[in-house]
Amino acid sequence: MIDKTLPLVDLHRHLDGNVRVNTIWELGHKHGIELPAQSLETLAPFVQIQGKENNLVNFLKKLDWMVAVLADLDAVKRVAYENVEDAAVSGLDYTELRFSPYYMAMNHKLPIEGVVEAVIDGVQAGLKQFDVEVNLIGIMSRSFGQQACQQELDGLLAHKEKLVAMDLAGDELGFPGELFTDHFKQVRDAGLAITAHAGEAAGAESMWQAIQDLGATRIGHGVNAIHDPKLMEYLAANNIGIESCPTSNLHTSTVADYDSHPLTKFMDAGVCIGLNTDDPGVSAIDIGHEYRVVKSEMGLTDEQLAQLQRNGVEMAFMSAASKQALYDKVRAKSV
Ligand SMILES: O=c1[nH]cnc2c1ncn2[C@@H]1O[C@H](CO)[C@@H](O)[C@H]1O
Ligand SMILES: [Zn+2]
Repeated sequence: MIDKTLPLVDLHRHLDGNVRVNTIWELGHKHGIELPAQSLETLAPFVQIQGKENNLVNFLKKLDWMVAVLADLDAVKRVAYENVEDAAVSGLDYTELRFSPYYMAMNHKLPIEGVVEAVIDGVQAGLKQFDVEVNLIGIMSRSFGQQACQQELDGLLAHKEKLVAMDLAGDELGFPGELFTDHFKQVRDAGLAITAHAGEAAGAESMWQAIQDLGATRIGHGVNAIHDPKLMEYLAANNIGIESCPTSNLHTSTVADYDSHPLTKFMDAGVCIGLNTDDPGVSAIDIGHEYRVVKSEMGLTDEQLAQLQRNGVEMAFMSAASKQALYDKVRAKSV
């Protein structure tokens, strides 16, 4: 199923959407935070999707308990460290972990820049223990508005040399990309790459905006491009990568079922599309699950699965030399 001679990557993975239920439980008790359940088993449904949610905003509420327990910077560091461990355990060779320091800081009024530093520290500690490569992407959480995003951006840009890109996430319908053009000008000036969540809750126009006005060279989800043939052509011609997260799309009711997911239509149109987990802790999945379901539920061939693996490397925010080194390392490990 997964070709062991090729790198396995996950480019769209929210670090703050991947806090273990057990960690929420332990941090909650340690810091005297009232949790919505009295046991680990009964806590799980509050932070993991049961079936599906009826829209993106309701899906995103599941992450709230994951950040509610971040009472101090040690907790942030622990979550970052555990994310590296989870990535390695799930067999990833390379991942881009994205995080929203404003969102992680807000419940306990932590310093935003301190959260950025704690994430960097936790990831670095994890990298000493676990065999996986990681790059970091900073998120602006659009749901908290322009001012909060500026604070968030300031905290992230203070450590821009530790980041490869910036992203825009959260409530796409309530807070359209137009509100953040000035923010992304600062991101471009800082020399960081840009990916944006678009075409998930809103339509293809949101993707055009992210590409043409914000400067995105990759798009998170992008499901709704399928309704705009000109956009599909544009994505293929300009090598705009689509970070696809099929199970997340089901869980947010962006698509009705795996069968109606447009993944193969993107591939047929020559668009560079890869497989990712989005919020593995919320969706209770790992990257292997995504490869399994696109085979069993969407009927992809092993060659198409291998293409998805290669597309992931092609889209990664890393240099051509690093990509080649990753290919070489994985191939050497596989023989
Ligand atoms: O699938 C998604 N679509 C849009 N925003 C998301 C998704 N998953 C998480 N976040 C958002 O990312 C930030 C935390 O990293 C939060 O703003 C959360 O709401
Ligand atoms: Zn996402």
